[in-house]
Amino acid sequence: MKSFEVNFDGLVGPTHNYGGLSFGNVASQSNSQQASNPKEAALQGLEKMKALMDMGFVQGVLAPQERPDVAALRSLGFAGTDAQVIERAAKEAMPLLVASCSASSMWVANAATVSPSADTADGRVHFTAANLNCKFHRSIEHPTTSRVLGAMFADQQHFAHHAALPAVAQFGDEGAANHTRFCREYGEAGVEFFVFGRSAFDSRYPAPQKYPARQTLEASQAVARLHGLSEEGVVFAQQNPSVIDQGVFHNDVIAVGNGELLFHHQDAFLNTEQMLAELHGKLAARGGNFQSISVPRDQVAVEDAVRSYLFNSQLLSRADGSMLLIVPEECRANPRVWQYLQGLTAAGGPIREVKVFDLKQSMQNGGGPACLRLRVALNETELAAVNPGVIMTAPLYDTLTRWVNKHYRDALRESDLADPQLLLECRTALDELTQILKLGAVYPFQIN
Ligand SMILES: NCCC[C@H](NC(=O)CCC(=O)O)C(=O)O
Repeated sequence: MKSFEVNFDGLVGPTHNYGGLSFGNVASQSNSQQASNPKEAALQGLEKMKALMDMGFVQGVLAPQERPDVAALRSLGFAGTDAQVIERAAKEAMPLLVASCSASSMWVANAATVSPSADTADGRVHFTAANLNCKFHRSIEHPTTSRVLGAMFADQQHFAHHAALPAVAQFGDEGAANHTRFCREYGEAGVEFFVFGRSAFDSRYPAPQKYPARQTLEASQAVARLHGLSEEGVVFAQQNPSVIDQGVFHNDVIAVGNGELLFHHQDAFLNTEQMLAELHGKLAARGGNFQSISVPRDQVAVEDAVRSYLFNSQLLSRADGSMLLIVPEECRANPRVWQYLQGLTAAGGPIREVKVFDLKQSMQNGGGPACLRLRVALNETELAAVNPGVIMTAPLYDTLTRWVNKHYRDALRESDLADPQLLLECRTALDELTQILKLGAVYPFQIN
């Protein structure tokens, strides 16, 4: 049976803004308070989706969330009508209003961890929504994420959904940004690779000193258990704490994997040799030939990787077996990174081509091509069971482009977030979107 890696990209929501909300994420911190352009952000994302579809990849779309999250503000004690809640939060606690307005659900690599059916004990595709509890503005995503994923992958014969892990730092879980999967073919059993930043219960593991490690070993282990993965099919590895302290807040800022290949920075992990040997051995037992490309620090420094998002790229398998790397424009702007990429594609290795996309609106908040997509490996039967409304087609691209142009603003500053009109605009747009994507009622304003 044929199998595919389907990329579901997060559609940028109407409140996309630069809130400076993510301590440890250099771009988010340094672009704080700049004016954003939500319309441009959404159109940049749609263009990437369309381009991948045009190249022959199966592409999906994941809906944004209702923002401002009035229910979150109510849970913090702001009362009255929706407009009063927003007005009071703006007056008394602006940082909380900003957090409740974040369009951060666009970075769907953090929406969930997904295990394909070939890896799981019950032969279903498993999803665990990420609790994202390191940051308040992201911790409020998972209830709606679960409803949206449920509406996209509704068939219980093929899809199993798990609620987010307990909402405490010890089980901090950031989803697929710290997870990748190696395999020979997408439909065959593979090796799932979980990367954590610290251990919550075992003090023998080192931890970063300056910035938070968002993913714990114990969270990764819990997800592997929930999904029914076998010991032979998983590898756990620790991220190098010193790169977290240099701004690598998720592993997908310093490494990307696909098929049998891991593309990573020399300094990405701890105990790299041992980890690569384990990946090699476990994939060999599944009939695969694990390979890795390590980018040396004397060619690309960690700082260059963080600035350019070289590793926050999409590594895609083409029909002829070669791979394509989708990188953000910032890679071309960095002479060392661009030179490295020229050498990489000329070397005759697995990565043959690099394609560049302008994703500046998202990049300025620390989200590159890889952050914007959730990978779901599916066989033909499972793909047929996905809600067809969320699979990208030329007409859907046109409809979504028109929808963005109709509903989105082209400038948003912090002061605009206090405008109760923004909430109405957002709800009107999302109500229409659930009809376009045939999701049913998934947002709090549609349910309550
Ligand atoms: N995978 C990329 C995630 C980027 C995301 N940025 C943010 O939330 C920044 C939002 C702001 O600062 O407005 C994060 O750090 O989790």
